[in-house]
Amino acid sequence: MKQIKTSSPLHGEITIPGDKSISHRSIMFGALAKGTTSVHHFLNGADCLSTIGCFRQMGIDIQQETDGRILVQGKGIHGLTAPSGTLNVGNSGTTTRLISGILSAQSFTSFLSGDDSLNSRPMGRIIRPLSMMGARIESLSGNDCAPLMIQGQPCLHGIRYESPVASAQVKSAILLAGLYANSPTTILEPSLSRNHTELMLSQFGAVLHTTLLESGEAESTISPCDELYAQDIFVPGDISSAAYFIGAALLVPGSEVLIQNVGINDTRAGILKVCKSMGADITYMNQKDGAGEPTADLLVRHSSLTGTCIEGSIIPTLIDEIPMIAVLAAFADGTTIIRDAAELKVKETDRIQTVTENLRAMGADITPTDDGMIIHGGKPLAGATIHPHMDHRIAMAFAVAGLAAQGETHIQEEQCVDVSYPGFFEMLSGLTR
Ligand SMILES: O=C(O)C1=C[C@@H](OP(=O)(O)O)[C@@H](O)[C@H](O)C1
Ligand SMILES: C=C(OP(=O)(O)O)C(=O)O
Repeated sequence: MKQIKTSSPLHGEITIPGDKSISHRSIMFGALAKGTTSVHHFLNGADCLSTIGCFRQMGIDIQQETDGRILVQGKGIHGLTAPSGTLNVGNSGTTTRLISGILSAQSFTSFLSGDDSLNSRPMGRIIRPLSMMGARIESLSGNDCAPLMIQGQPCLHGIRYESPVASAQVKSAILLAGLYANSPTTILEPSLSRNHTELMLSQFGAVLHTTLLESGEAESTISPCDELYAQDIFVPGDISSAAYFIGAALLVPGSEVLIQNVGINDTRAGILKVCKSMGADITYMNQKDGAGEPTADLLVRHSSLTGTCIEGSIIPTLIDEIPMIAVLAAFADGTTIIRDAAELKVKETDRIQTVTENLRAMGADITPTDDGMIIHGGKPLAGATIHPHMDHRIAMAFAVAGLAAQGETHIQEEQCVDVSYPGFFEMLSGLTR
């Protein structure tokens, strides 16, 4: 159990660990490329280590250098070998869904399974489109969840798929299977989800096009591919992890924190727009454009916040930050309404429920809805015992709430932060010394 007390002002400069989504993809695409891919600022979180473990089990040599870089000895798009046992995807939805696209086209059968949370998340969303491409995937539990058995098929065919959800994991699974298809593959999503796969696969040599339609939908097409080529990948700081430090600096009076080298890709940076609309004082400095993944240093100062409305196409660009945004909303003056975010129900926990349960424990006025929540902010919050239900984002968001609440907060199962942010509590306490 982690004890959090009302905080003195936070001051200092920090560098956030590497982006989780980009780290996963650097290992996967590196494994499928010819040659040695070098990954700088890789996230050594449990989820990304699951991805490394899976590719090692399929014969890929992946080593960490003394300078922290990860070297992936890629064997080409047909170079994976049959794993000797079940692939362990741990707690990681990204690993599961993206790797399924790749495994659908291999010359071997594979089995994959994760922890209890992972094995209860919906996989029908990838099983359906991948099966349309000719893949053979079976949910061994019979309920469209993992464990999965994937019987690789030598020849997949291209499809045009209209996804009911804006999900980068669904999109990426289809695009990765599309590398191996005999004709182009197109996915249409209701609005643009994070586009790291499109940017990085293009860098590795794949031919991909994305069009934003007038309707607000996004259409991505990949051409079949013979070869990918090893790259040097510079992983920016993860904006989803930076979110907790942005939140802490905004909420604790007198704070001023500089967060260096944060990825601010438009398809991920919704939280910055929302904070601005709530009255946050955040200055962008030192903006750079690294291979399509822009970064900036963010100077964040304590601010008085007001409620806002968050809905529509911005939702996929901040989906993982909603627990932190809900905490900000509870401290803000006025009402915050979050809509169109039913995807929260199928993350590591049902985050509508876990946010509601824990904000209520602290005394906040929150009403859960079918696709979001309504928060009447501005009531003083009191420290409480927080139950993250092993969800890293809940543990971190409520650690920040504890800094701004009166009295002590106790975060149970605090080790779950290692999924995306080993060292989180040490970095947080370092800013109040
Ligand atoms: O593609 C990715 O790296 C991710 C996509 C998102 O999930 P969905 O695609 O299911 O929305 C996000 O919640 C997850 O943390 C990482
Ligand atoms: C939902 C998340 O990750 P994943 O889907 O990869 O488990 C997350 O990190 O908040």
